[in-house]
Amino acid sequence: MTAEAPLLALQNVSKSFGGLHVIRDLSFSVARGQTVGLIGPNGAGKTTAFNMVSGVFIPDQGTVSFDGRDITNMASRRRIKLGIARSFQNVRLMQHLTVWENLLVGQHVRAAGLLNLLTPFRLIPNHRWRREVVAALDEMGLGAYADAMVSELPYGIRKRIDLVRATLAGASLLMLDEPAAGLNPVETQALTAHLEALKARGITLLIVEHDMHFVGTICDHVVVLNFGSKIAEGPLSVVQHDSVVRTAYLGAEQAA
Ligand SMILES: Nc1ncnc2c1ncn2[C@@H]1O[C@H](COP(=O)(O)OP(=O)(O)OP(=O)(O)O)[C@@H](O)[C@H]1O
Repeated sequence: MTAEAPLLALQNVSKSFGGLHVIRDLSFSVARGQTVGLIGPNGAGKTTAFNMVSGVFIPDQGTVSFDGRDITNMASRRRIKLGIARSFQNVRLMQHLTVWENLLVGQHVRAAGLLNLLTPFRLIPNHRWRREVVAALDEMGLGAYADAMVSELPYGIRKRIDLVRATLAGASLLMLDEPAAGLNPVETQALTAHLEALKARGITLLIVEHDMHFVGTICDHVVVLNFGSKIAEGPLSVVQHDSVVRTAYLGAEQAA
């Protein structure tokens, strides 16, 4: 029996900016349903690797494949349609709109047909899209916020609403850039429960994160980068005892 193909695979990927080699011959894969943390010290190349999966950057060398398909040179928009969703470090919701309006904007843009695009969404309160959006909020215990203005909500709630936005279109891979940054312990716990619910739904997660406690709680597997190269991978509980990792990263943290 052959092992199932990974959902995401980077093979021998390199990227330079000017003369600076930011990613060097990087290979790793993410199995379907797995939660993988991409970790490493500041400037290790985590965000650059992440951006080559979402399509912000194209590698100089190597391939990125998703669901068995070569996406190395594919435009970001097409990657989103294939099921690659992303949440950003700074939540990108419109402050002057309500939660459901924010989520509806995404649905609205996806809708086919000029008439749909020209229909002001505030005029369609019982539209199927609103019902879908409210159901998605309810599923994550956020239904009470549907009519609240985003600007009035605590940061932790906004962050989770952004996750609802990112997964509304049925993503199979969700990429999170420092999801725990700026959250207090209670908010981090709520975020963890939210991500566990997404995992239970079969969504694969790729997470760039500095908070090692959070990584240890949520990730099945970590890939450690240093100076653009992979220096270790495996469960955090194993990797954190690796002497190369300790020197490069965890050692630096422990020394702090
Ligand atoms: N567009 C760019 N042009 C030039 N250099 C860049 C660019 N993007 C990143 N770099 C450089 O590449 C290196 C890796 O940056 P990257 O943001 O990928 O690291 P990181 O591991 O995500 O760091 P952090 O944890 O601090 O966010 C850094 O030296 C950075 O200055």
